[in-house]
Amino acid sequence: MSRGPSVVVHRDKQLLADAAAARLVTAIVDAQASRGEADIVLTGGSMGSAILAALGASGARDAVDWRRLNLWWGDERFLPAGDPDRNETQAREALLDTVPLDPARVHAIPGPDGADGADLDAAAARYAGQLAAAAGSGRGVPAFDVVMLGVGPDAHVASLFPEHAALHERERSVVGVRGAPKPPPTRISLTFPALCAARDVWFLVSGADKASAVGLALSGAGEMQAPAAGVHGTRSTTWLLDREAATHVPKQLIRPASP
Ligand SMILES: O=C1O[C@H](COP(=O)(O)O)[C@@H](O)[C@H](O)[C@H]1O
Repeated sequence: MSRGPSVVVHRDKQLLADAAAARLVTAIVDAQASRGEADIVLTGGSMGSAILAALGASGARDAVDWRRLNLWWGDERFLPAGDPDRNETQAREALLDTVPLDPARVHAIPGPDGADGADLDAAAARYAGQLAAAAGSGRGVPAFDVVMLGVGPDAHVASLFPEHAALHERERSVVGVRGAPKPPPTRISLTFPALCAARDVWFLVSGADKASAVGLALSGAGEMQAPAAGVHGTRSTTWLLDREAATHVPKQLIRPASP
């Protein structure tokens, strides 16, 4: 049973990225040691690239067995492979192209140049099928070790935006998203039930422009208003923040981590 969220505050964005990268190495190594592989869900956005770049710059990257790592994405902008605005492209540039991953374990979300062409819903269903196939045993998604999530200034996570229809989805693990307020408007996202299947959920947030969203999500707002409030790990939910992003967090939740 998951406890309430914990909040860890680092001095600045770089220290947050470095500390999160260290956590990620530990999580991957522990999962690989205990069950032979690790399943990690990556986030896009500014912190998604920052943590991967920090991991790449760390000597601890050599502790990871990259060939036994399964990578998934929490959301994707519906753009063709190689587009600089795709979360996948940014992750590849930040780290993935520089480590010896097994390509069959890197599960990018399809774009309009994929097998389903411009059919957004078919592409979303295809990704749901990949997740279910990897999960086995009739489960919809694998037992993710860690889901990482950036948070937008409107408190969106993955491509789950405030008041959007996708927030009501309780059956499917993946949905097409149209009319997103942040460009591009067409996206594919994991849903609340899929994200909440993770053992550990980490929110990674830096910057003063996110402070209100973080405060809202941690102050009892509903998930329709603040989608970040709707994602919890089965074991833990951790908010990893820099000081600028933490200014509206209820004081009793804060655990400072950096001098
Ligand atoms: O568009 C997206 O935005 C969120 C937040 O990104 P940020 O740059 O404001 O940190 C991100 O988590 C999501 O994956 C991405 O598609």
